[in-house]
This record gives sequence, C-alpha cells and structure tokens, in this order.
Amino acid sequence: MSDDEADPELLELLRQTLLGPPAQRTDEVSRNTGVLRDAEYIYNNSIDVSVDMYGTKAAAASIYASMQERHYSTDAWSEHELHPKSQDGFSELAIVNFIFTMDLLNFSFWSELSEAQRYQVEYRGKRWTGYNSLVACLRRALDEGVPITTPRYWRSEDASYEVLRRVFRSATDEQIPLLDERVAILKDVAEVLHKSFGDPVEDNFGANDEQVAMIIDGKANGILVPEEAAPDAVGGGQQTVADVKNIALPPDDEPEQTTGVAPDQEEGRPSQDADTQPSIAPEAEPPLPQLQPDYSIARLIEQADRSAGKLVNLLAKHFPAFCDETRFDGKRVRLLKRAQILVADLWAAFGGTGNGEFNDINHLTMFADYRVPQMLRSIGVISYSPPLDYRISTLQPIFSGQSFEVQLRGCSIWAVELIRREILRAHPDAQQVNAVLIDFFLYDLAKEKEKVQGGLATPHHRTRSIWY
Ligand SMILES: Nc1nc2c(c(CN[C@H]3C=C[C@H](O)[C@@H]3O)cn2[C@@H]2O[C@H](COP(=O)(O)O)[C@@H](O)[C@H]2O)c(=O)[nH]1
Repeated sequence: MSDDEADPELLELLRQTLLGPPAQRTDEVSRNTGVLRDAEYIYNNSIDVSVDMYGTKAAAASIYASMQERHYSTDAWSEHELHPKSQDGFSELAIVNFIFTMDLLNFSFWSELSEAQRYQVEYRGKRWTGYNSLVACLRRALDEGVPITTPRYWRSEDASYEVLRRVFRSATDEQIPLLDERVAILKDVAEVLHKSFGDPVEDNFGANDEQVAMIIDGKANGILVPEEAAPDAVGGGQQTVADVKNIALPPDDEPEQTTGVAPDQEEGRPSQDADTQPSIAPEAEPPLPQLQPDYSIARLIEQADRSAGKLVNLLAKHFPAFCDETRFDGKRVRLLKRAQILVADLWAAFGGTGNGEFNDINHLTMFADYRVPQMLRSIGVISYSPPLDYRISTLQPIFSGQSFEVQLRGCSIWAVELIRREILRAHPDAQQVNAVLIDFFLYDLAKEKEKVQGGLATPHHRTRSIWY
C-alpha cells in the first residue's frame, strides 16, 4: 500500500466511531422496496384475480408497437397541459415541491355521478376531472397567490380549513372526495418535514440577511422566540418576524392576501402578481417578508442518494400518509402506490436528471390505483372470478384492505411486470421500457378511451381510499 492510500482498517475504525458498529446502523434505509416480491406473493395466492398468459403476450406486443409508433417516452409527462414546467416559470425547486404536494394528495377522484354533476374544477376556461382536477386545483391556487405547494405554509395558521376548502373548491355541487383527510395529511406531513428536514433559518418566514445573520449567531432577540416561549405561535412554536413586529395579517376570510406572498416568489419564480402585493403607506410597517423557499422536500430527496427504491422507503418510513401497506393471507404486503408514483413523476419531470436522477428507476413497479387495473382487465390481461366480477360490474364498494382489493392491486402490479418481461424477451434492445413507462402509457390510454368512447368496457373497482 502506498503512503498516500488510506489505511482501510483505520477507515473502518473511523467509520465505526462515527456511525457505530455495522450492526447498529439500523437507520440505513434499504434500496429494496419489497413491492414486486409482495405482488408476486399476492398473485401466487390469489383466487379471484388471474393473469392471462395469452392476454399478457398480446398486450406486450401491442403496447410495445404503440409506444414505438408514438415515440412514447417520459416527455409525455411534460406535455401534460397542467404539469409544472420551467417554461411556465417554475424553478426546479418549485417543480419538486409541486410534484410532492400533488402525489401526496393523488388519490380517490372517482364519482358515482354523471360527467356533468361529478366533482370538477374550473381552471383556464376548462372543466377538469379525476387526477387532472387535483393538478388544476394546485395550479389555480398558485395563480391566486396561495402557496399551496410550500410545506411551511401548510403548517401556518394561514392555511386554515376554509382556505384549503377553497383551494379544492368544485364547479359543481359535488366536493372533492375525502377533503378532511387531504387537509389532515397536509398538516401531518408538514410537521414531519419541518422537524426532520426543515431548517430554522429558512423557517423564519423570510427575515432579511442581517436578521438571518443574527439568527445564525444566536443573537436573535425577539426575531425568533424559542419554542418553549411561544408554543402556539405561527410556524409551529417559533414566532416569526411578522409576529414580533406585530404586522397585522389580514383576516382568514381573505386567503389570497394573508401571506402577502406571491407564491412564485417563494420559490424563485418571477412574480406574476407583484402588483397584488399589499400596498403599504410609507409610515406603516414594511410588507411581509417574502416566504423563504422551502427546501425540506429537496433535503428528503437528497437523503435517497439517487436511489428510487431508497426514496420510496424514506417516504414510507417518515410519512404514514405514504405507507401504503396492508395484510394478505396473514402476511404484511407493501404496495406503496403514491410513494412510487411520486418518484416516477420526479424522474419523468426532470428527464432523469437533477432531482429526477435515479440509478435504479427500473426497481419501481406499476402504481396500484383503480384506473390501470381497469385498463388491464379491458385488454384481457387480468380476469376476475364470478363473485368479484359481479361485485365490480354492479358498482358495489370494495373496501380498502379487503382480499378482493389486495388481489386486484397486487395482481395488477405483477401483470405489468410480466408485460415488461415479455417486451424485453421479444425486444432485448428495449431497455428503456420499464414498469413506470408501461404504467404511464396504460393510464394515458385509459384516459384516451374515456375521452373517445366515454369509458372502458368494465367499470373500475370502487374503493374510497387515501392510498390510491
Ligand atoms: N397507475 C397510475 N395511476 C395514476 C396515474 C395518474 C396520472 N399520472 C400522470 C403522469 C404520467 C402520466 O402520463 C399521467 O399524465 C393518476 N393516477 C391515479 O389514477 C386515479 C385517477 O384516475 P382518473 O380518475 O381517471 O383521473 C387516481 O388513483 C390517481 O392516483 C398514472 O400515471 N398511473
């Protein structure tokens, strides 16, 4: 060993001193989600859902041919009219925070009402339904000056139930399903992001540089009151510059102005509504400081060391709202639908670079929702037992965690894996075809069929759930 090479034994001793002996490094998060293993277990033990081998082979051939014909790729993600993109003025941080917010709430949009009566969102002169209604709500809120994609905002008193209800307001009499659950999820997740991934300096709601310097140097008398002194103040226990300087915040019933923040400014986008900043008479207090960018989600992504599997496991570990697991035949099984689609959306939005760069993206599986299983059934890939077929075709509810539901979700994940394997068997050079791309393709195909023929041959299963 040459003089300038580090002594491996010394390195190991240093590592053990800093991190503890290997056995104690239990906080290491695995890169393996276990979802595909559990999907195969569910498939091998299912009696109400089966995967048809001929249907799978035929589907693989037609999906691959169609993908080739359309040059289908992750570019489709940014071609979606409402998905945030840099050309719309979104910074990379703004896109990261938007995708996290979107996939945190990306569940349960189905309705028993007609197209005209179901929950729908008015935005940019159009009516948006389903998943698109959620994206429209977030875009509309940002346009209206509500920083709905900033976790620090979710914790603040500005984000009252009334303000959030308005964010998700409907253009029809039907409101968004599970609104209370969505509000609770935002509040709970914001606390975890603040405690585990937040930064006290960022969380001072935008003091100026000299005040930030005082905070860092610990001379912040009156700028940031320690938690114990103001347990219930805005910002979860720390008073902000606004509180200390008693700058009156407009009452809650004017949600658009309460933060005095142009949402785009909070995340570095050029302000589109600078003229809506509250006008302050010269003798009055200066306007509310701009909400500091919120890097808590970016820090969470950084911890995953560019591993998709690790990021999915981090999401499930830190946030109950992402921990999509259940029991089947006495065994705990992981499906992790929204955690996986969040990582997939980051990968697609950034084209596999920056915050979307993952060295194991192919580890992700299909996202077990209610739309893609319906599509798989309609193209003959999966089929149902008579009791399950009757339940679905008569639009009866199937409950979260019920065996029918777990079989539908697990077998759909496994079916997409078999389609992926068949495509690679027939086209060994098609390395870019992974479960994510097949899933996105099947979802988009389902939406196209819905537009053209008013829906798919068989209905989707009715489970009202925060998991998908
Ligand atoms: N498996 C899977 N499930 C997906 C999506 C998407 C949208 N992904 C975008 C990203 C790339 C694609 O190109 C899409 O533009 C939403 N969903 C789920 O569907 C349900 C909503 O259905 P509907 O009510 O009909 O809109 C709900 O559970 C929602 O979570 C997907 O891609 N895969």
